[in-house]
Amino acid sequence: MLTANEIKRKVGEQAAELVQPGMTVGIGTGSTAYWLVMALGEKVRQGLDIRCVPTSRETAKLASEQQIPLIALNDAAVIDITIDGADEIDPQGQLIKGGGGALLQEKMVAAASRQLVIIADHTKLVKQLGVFPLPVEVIPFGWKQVQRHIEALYSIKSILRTKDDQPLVTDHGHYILDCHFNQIADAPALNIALNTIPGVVDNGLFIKMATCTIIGYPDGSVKESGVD
Ligand SMILES: O=C[C@H](O)[C@H](O)[C@H](O)COP(=O)(O)O
Repeated sequence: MLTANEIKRKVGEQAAELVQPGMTVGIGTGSTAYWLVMALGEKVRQGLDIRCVPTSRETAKLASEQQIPLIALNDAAVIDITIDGADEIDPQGQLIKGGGGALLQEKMVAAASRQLVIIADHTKLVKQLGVFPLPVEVIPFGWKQVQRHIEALYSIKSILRTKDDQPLVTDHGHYILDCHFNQIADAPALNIALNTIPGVVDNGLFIKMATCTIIGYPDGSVKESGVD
């Protein structure tokens, strides 16, 4: 039986095989995407000609250490493929992302990509989204007002994400409210509704964005599926 980390490594390495010479590649954030970056680094050092758009400062640092050429999203006319992890994946390929706080940049990079390949271990598969607290990125000004608004609208609790007893500040200077929906019946509607609340920058729902999932299992098997 493979450990969780071995499964992540396996799917990361399998996804790296999708990357062809000349491609512009969006590279995800998190413990699964870590293995993708390591595998791409190995290929680059062996001569693979690609350029990558990182989805966070953390990934930019890791990729630079691996000598992977990076470009800014502004300088990428089109991104051929983005490969990223997820916190929850439902049967329609809808996602919750942002457990690592990178949702905004990840969503922007994904939106600019021809394909979004999601790599994950089987524990991320769910029947319905919502047990994983949905990250909602908000501007720091008046964040408590936004929190009250969301909590009243949906009768839920949310928690300001912290680090070292201080509000966690994202790469783009925002805060994150982790919203405990438990069950999200209509993810597309919630995605739109949350983003219309003044002060909300974006949320971790990725709707109709994933084009393929690569899921690893403890027995070493990997299932690659297209998303309709
Ligand atoms: O903000 C972080 C990202 O959305 C990650 O891709 C997500 O949290 C999954 O991370 P991991 O592969 O570490 O479970």
